Amino acid sequence: MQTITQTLVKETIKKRATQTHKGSFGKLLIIGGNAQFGGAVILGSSAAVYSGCGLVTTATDPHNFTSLHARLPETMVIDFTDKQTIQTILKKVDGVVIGSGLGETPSSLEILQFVFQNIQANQKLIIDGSAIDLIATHHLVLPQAHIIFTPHEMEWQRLSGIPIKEQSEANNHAAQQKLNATVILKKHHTEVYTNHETYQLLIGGPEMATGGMGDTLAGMVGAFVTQFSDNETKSILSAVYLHSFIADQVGKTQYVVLPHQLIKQIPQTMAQFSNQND
Ligand SMILES: NC(=O)C1=CN([C@@H]2O[C@H](COP(=O)(O)OP(=O)(O)OC[C@H]3O[C@@H](n4cnc5c(N)ncnc54)[C@H](O)[C@@H]3O)[C@@H](O)[C@H]2O)[C@@H](O)CC1
Ligand SMILES: Nc1ncnc2c1ncn2[C@@H]1O[C@H](COP(=O)(O)OP(=O)(O)O)[C@@H](O)[C@H]1O
Ligand SMILES: [Mg+2]
Repeated sequence: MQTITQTLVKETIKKRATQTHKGSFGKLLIIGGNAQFGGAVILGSSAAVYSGCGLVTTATDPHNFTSLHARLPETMVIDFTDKQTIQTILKKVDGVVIGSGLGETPSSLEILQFVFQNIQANQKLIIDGSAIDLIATHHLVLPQAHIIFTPHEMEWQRLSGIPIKEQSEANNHAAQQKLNATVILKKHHTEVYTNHETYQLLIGGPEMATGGMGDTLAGMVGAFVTQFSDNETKSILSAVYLHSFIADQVGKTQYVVLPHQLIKQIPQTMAQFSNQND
């Protein structure tokens, strides 16, 4: 198992070229947040915007429109049951994050299946939270796309069938191969399984054990793979590292790190890493 290092992050977060515009830094559609879990999609969308994604559209339950816009005017917002608009936006984006706070109702399932039917093979698809459970429960067939799963250990148990106690590197690797997707297995010392290699994160700690921390990571991963699209694995590993790196920094003086506090630190921490390239 390889360790995820700071060097990877420095290599990924390059100085921005001057002759660029918002279209140069990735377009992302984030789908999630039912009436109960609006916070999840607010955090994921905020994390994506603060990670530098050029254009973020959020598809969510209309209950969340006002709170989302009040906290994050930078995102565009649509009703997650509006299939026609989702289809139009799907044609324009580089990637989709689906599942954070999506819920597991028949309507949630319909949205997920609609995205599976319309996603294109060259697009990134980050599958988090409820979407992972929906796939496990309904035995959904995965579409052709660059798929990245972000399960915690319980979600991985449901998706892979491997009980938490038996989630060894060999067992996880075999399940990842079957899925033919990247798997970010979230836990203390998160592991990342790609088609070629397994990586382990050695930073991060229990100051991160609070609701919304994984929703935040999903948004960061979405922003990184669409913005730094030349090396997908490095982008994924860098987002995973940065997330816990910031938590550890903030956690030096705080007992618990709130996801929205972590998100606020993303732009300046990214600048620190990109300046180290000089
Ligand atoms: N503010 C919000 O709107 C929030 C919405 N959330 C959404 O709520 C939905 C359900 O997700 P949950 O994860 O809460 O529910 P789950 O039922 O999938 O999993 C949570 C339970 O799994 C167990 N578990 C075992 N190992 C674990 C590990 N390594 N990490 C985390 N849990 C582990 C714990 O007992 C934990 O209570 C998702 O769609 C999620 O995105 C959550 O992210 C919480 C915050
Ligand atoms: N004790 C811990 N040590 C290190 N990282 C942790 C710890 N507890 C939680 N985390 C991290 O916090 C995030 C939690 O994700 P998740 O359980 O999906 O949260 P949520 O769904 O509530 O947003 C993961 O990135 C996980 O690795
Ligand atoms: Mg989660």
